[in-house]
Amino acid sequence: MEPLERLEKLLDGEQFEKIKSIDNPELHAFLAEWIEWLEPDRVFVCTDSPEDEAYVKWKALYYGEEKMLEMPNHTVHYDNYYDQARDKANTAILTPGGKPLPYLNTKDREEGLKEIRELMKGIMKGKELFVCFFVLGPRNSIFTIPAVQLTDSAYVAHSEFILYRKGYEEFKRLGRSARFFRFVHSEGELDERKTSKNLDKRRVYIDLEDETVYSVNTQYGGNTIGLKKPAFRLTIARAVNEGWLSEHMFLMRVNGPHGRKTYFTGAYPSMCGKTSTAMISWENIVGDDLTFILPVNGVARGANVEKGVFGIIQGVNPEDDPIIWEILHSPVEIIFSNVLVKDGKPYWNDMGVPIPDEGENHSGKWWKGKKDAEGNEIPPSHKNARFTVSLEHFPNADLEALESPCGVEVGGMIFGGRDADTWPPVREAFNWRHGVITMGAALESETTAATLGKEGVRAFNPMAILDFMSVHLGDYIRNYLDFEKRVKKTPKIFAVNYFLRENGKWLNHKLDKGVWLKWMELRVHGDVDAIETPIGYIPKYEDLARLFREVLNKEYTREDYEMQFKIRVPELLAKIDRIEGIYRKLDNVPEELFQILEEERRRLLEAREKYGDYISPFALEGV
Ligand SMILES: Nc1nc2c(ncn2[C@@H]2O[C@H](COP(=O)(O)OP(=O)(O)OP(=O)(O)O)[C@@H](O)[C@H]2O)c(=O)[nH]1
Ligand SMILES: O=C([O-])CC(=O)C(=O)O
Ligand SMILES: [Mn+2]
Repeated sequence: MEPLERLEKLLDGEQFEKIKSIDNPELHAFLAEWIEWLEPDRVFVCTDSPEDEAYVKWKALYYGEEKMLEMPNHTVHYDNYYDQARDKANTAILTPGGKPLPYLNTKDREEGLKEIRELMKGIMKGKELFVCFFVLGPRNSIFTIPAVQLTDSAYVAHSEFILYRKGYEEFKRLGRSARFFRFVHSEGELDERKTSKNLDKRRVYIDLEDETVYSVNTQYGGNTIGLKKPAFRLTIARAVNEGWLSEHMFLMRVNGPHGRKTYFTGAYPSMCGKTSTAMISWENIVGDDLTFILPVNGVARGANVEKGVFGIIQGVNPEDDPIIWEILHSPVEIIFSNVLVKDGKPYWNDMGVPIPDEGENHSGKWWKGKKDAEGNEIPPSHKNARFTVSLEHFPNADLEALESPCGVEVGGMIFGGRDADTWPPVREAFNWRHGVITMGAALESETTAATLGKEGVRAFNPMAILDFMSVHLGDYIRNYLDFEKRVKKTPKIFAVNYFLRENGKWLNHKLDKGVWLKWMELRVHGDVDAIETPIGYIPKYEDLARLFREVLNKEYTREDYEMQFKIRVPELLAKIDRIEGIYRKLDNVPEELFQILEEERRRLLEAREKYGDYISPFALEGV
């Protein structure tokens, strides 16, 4: 039987008409196959109409996956206590014969597809399946990638309506020419709290060949929201094949002197400051997690893949995050996940105001001092508790840049991570290749609660992207280096480190990043001088002192500067050894990477000869 005929049998009249209006046999075949396989009781097809979106939101409440809070348009969703972060161990890239790729979990494609199909057979019996259409990137633009999501979680579909642009009309417009992504998700059986129960059968499998991601027995957004991290694996592979960049980066506007607008992207691993940076209240946010960068007429142009924020709520407080705080306390549409709720109000860790010592949270009924099965005390909210909200509600969003079909020119690209003792707070690369290798490819960061597993362990995390990598790391880096040939002028590359510690104390305040951004903006336009060091250019004290006064109204002492910006030669050399060791073990790494690391090592050794292990920036000034 033809797919459309099969669909006519599976769907009721109104839903069938919605599908029929899209002239795409490949889509029809995919839908027929999976709806037959998943065996839902009902299927709802979402068009771009406000009624269909409202239907999904209503169903999230009706099925109990979300609960209403006191404030209008606010809801709360809980994930299972053991389903609070991305599950790296059970996420795999399907490759022919299970061909290994460095640092990635791979699995034989045939075997993986068989396993996931078995896990999903009839899994939606008694449930409603939502078929949703969205696009990655702005609609009808050079960035647009259409995607279809199948899910039995109204919470997942609801999150996607907040986070992505609607795509039903785009599917209709593109018809047979749509090169679309597919996502098949089932939360599986739920417990009485409406959280996924069969976590031992949790799987996220990525099939690059069919550009399809399967996700089962989990609800946590990072595993389930198809267009977010599942899609990211697919876009990385496309980008490397096609010669552009798909990155784990925020996109923001930094406002320079005389109304100058300069756009920056920034790649930091999960929970390492992308949202906090893009949300600096005097600058403008375009995106906080995923950016596409395309060479367009010789210019690197960036666009946010999303249109909303799935942000970390822990630590959001009125002082450091005034705008997010304001938004979270206004009646715009927000899903809170895994927070503490008491009398219809949400609370979270370190929110800077007193919070109740009992209520409901990600562990169920909660009281202060409650312990989990492992004997760990349960905090009020999970460290990876999040909020989901559309960027249109942000007074500081640059909505023009967000919707620009050609994106915005990228002036600077920043890399950073949780690094207690090696990198200075900010520095600029000598050139593209120096930045790509010593800042991007050499990135290391301490692990966080954004993934299941131990926290605080220093881990190799090139371009902050390792969790999402889907191709050979060598090919990915080669594509990055080659990007230089595709543009007339490359963005400047910078590295930041917000997490320097000395004797257990942070060396910087959370808002200091606002100063580093202003300095980088000036550097993009050649407006300030800098000090040349073995590892790149660093700011001069005078410039920072002035910017600290202007931006934060703070005195910045010479002592603070010297402590923060000293060149830590032993740590830097040890890092080069580690990074070189890692890449030496891999095949297919561009030879250039080793040359660039070697040049950096040589500069550090020479500097050590002259100045010793720890070099004051003042010693290098004017040299
Ligand atoms: N010490 C310190 N902590 C910071 C700083 N900036 C951000 N943080 C903390 O880092 C954590 C996460 O930051 P986010 O900006 O939400 O992380 P993200 O990079 O957007 O992460 P994902 O959404 O997981 O990709 C929060 O707990 C912040 O409090 C900083 O400058 N200093
Ligand atoms: O994908 C998620 O779970 C949230 C996120 O941004 C990350 O972990 O990088
Ligand atoms: Mn992220």
